[in-house]
Amino acid sequence: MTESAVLLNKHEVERYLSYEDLIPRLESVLGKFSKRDSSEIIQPVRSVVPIQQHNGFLGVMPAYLAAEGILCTKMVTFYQRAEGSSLPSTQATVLLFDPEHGHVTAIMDGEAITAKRTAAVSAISTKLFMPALSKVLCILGSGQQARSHYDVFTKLFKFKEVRVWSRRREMAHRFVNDLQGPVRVCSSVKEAVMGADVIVTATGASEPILFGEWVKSGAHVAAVGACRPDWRELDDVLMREAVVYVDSREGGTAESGDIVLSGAQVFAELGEVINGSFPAQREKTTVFKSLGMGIQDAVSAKLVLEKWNSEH
Ligand SMILES: NC(=O)c1ccc[n+]([C@@H]2O[C@H](COP(=O)([O-])OP(=O)(O)OC[C@H]3O[C@@H](n4cnc5c(N)ncnc54)[C@H](O)[C@@H]3O)[C@@H](O)[C@H]2O)c1
Ligand SMILES: O=C(O)[C@@H]1CCCCN1
Repeated sequence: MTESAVLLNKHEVERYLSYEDLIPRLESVLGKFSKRDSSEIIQPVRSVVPIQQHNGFLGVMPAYLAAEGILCTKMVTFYQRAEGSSLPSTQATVLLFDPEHGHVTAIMDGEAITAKRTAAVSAISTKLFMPALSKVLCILGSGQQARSHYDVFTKLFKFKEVRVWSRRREMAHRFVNDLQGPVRVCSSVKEAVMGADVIVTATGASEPILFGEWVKSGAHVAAVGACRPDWRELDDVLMREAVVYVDSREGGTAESGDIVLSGAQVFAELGEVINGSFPAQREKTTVFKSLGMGIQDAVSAKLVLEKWNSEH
């Protein structure tokens, strides 16, 4: 049945997926997910196949949203690239199915979806947990996620200063040269994060790069990288002292080295805060540990297909 499926490339997906449309849908689906009603949403923790020989992984991320009539799976590969590699470290394809009959209705690029939905979910966490009167945003990393986070964070929030650190300084400069607004390139993580109100970690690191002793009390950290149980971006001090939120408790405890290896307790899911069953402890130092979820891809892909349908 794939001959009737709509095929959408990265450029088209980017064009159809706006943060204005995406954020409310993500908030709604995260809230529903946290109610754990299996007649509404089925989304297992992703299956991950290690490709040890090539420092890579293949993840398969299915999701079914009964009320919305969305059946979806993303297939995503992520690789630890050598420094200086021009290949994207995360590549993905999303399939949408007709839940009633089982055939594929759309096949679309998943890189743009992954970049935008991850940044949009971090923006939701930041809206909930960042300190009042936040002035300084710091982004660690200068890749795809750093860019999508920069885009949505500067669109939604009014920071007075934006800082970026990347392990290769020239990559940080290349990143900044591509942007409209002013951004300060920092030469160390410490310099970048000291005094920052909101910190995004979006790196391929597998050892801690962000240390609790540098993080201002009350800051919010949106931690996007380190998606394997033996990888870290954040140190034990930060993980143990902060109030830790996750996108999914199952994902966090299965896949996050920052959680598993530090022994940190997960306080709540974003959806539980959205539903009002757990508080947003905005006055404390907070970490949102993001792993990524199939439901996020599913609502994003549905949105893209709806937009495409409205034009064809
Ligand atoms: N949470 C989610 O839903 C989600 C979604 C997509 C990607 N990710 C993860 O986010 C991270 C960034 O993804 P991306 O697509 O932007 O990748 P990218 O390759 O485009 O960028 C990676 C950045 O990390 C830096 N980096 C790589 N290794 C490093 C190290 N050892 N120490 C410090 N910096 C290092 C690179 O220089 C680059 O700036 C990856 O870990 C990826 O797996 C998470
Ligand atoms: O949710 C995702 O799409 C990503 C893919 C790369 C690894 C981490 N999670």
